[in-house]
Amino acid sequence: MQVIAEAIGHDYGPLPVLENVDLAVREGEVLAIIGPSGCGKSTLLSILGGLLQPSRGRVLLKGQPQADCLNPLTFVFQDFALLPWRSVAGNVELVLEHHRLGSAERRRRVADALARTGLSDFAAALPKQLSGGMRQRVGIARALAVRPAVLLLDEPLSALDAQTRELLLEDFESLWVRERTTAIYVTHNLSEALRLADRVAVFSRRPGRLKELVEIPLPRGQRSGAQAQVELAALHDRLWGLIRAEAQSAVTELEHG
Ligand SMILES: Nc1ncnc2c1ncn2[C@@H]1O[C@H](COP(=O)(O)OP(=O)(O)OP(=O)(O)O)[C@@H](O)[C@H]1O
Repeated sequence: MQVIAEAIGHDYGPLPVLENVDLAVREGEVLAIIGPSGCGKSTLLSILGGLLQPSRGRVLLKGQPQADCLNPLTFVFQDFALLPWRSVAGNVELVLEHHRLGSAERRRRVADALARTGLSDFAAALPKQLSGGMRQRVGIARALAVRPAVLLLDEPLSALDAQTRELLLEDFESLWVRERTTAIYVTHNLSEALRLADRVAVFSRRPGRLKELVEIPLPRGQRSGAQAQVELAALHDRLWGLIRAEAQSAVTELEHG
């Protein structure tokens, strides 16, 4: 399924947050959204995912989700949002409970989502028995259980320490090498974007405008060799060049209220 933003603008009361955003997320791609703090990335994600009505413009969905999809646009949040009294499997099952599924189909989906996120051995564990990284994996398993057409991720790794973040980055990478799930991935982190995305949408500071869409021409999963690293370093410099001035102005603005 394609998600197409047409001339999106948004204000929170008197505060203009997004201006004239045209963006088409292609079927099967991972699109990263980066930009300075407060430029409206999360707001845009909420609009694309249908949680928030934009002040201006519209979002079009093109194409049909696959037949087994229960929730076409599915969010993964950074704070995991797990129920502490439910097991890992119970937390994944939660999102299936209000759908009309037979119990065998429900169990099959839970088992499949746990297998896809490497959690099969932890099905009976409670969230408090898991590390932060494992908890976030449960959040991802829960999103996958509904077989979404588009995954929307808002800084999914930002609450994690550096090593856990690296492990989960590997998880995302291998998931998206195996499966062509369309995903929109908001991040502050250029390296995450360069590792995971097919394209990177760079936003200006608030009110956020789409400044540039940068293709990453290297296949995911083949970005660690020496030659790839050289290309990625050049792309990193280019992206950083695009957001540096914006980030600096945003910080100055914050410092001076
Ligand atoms: N519900 C709201 N009501 C009023 N203002 C809001 C609301 N949500 C966000 N804002 C403001 O809108 C601006 C954009 O917020 P948003 O969270 O979309 O930006 P962001 O780019 O995701 O920020 P960050 O990178 O810091 O997470 C910010 O100035 C924020 O304070």
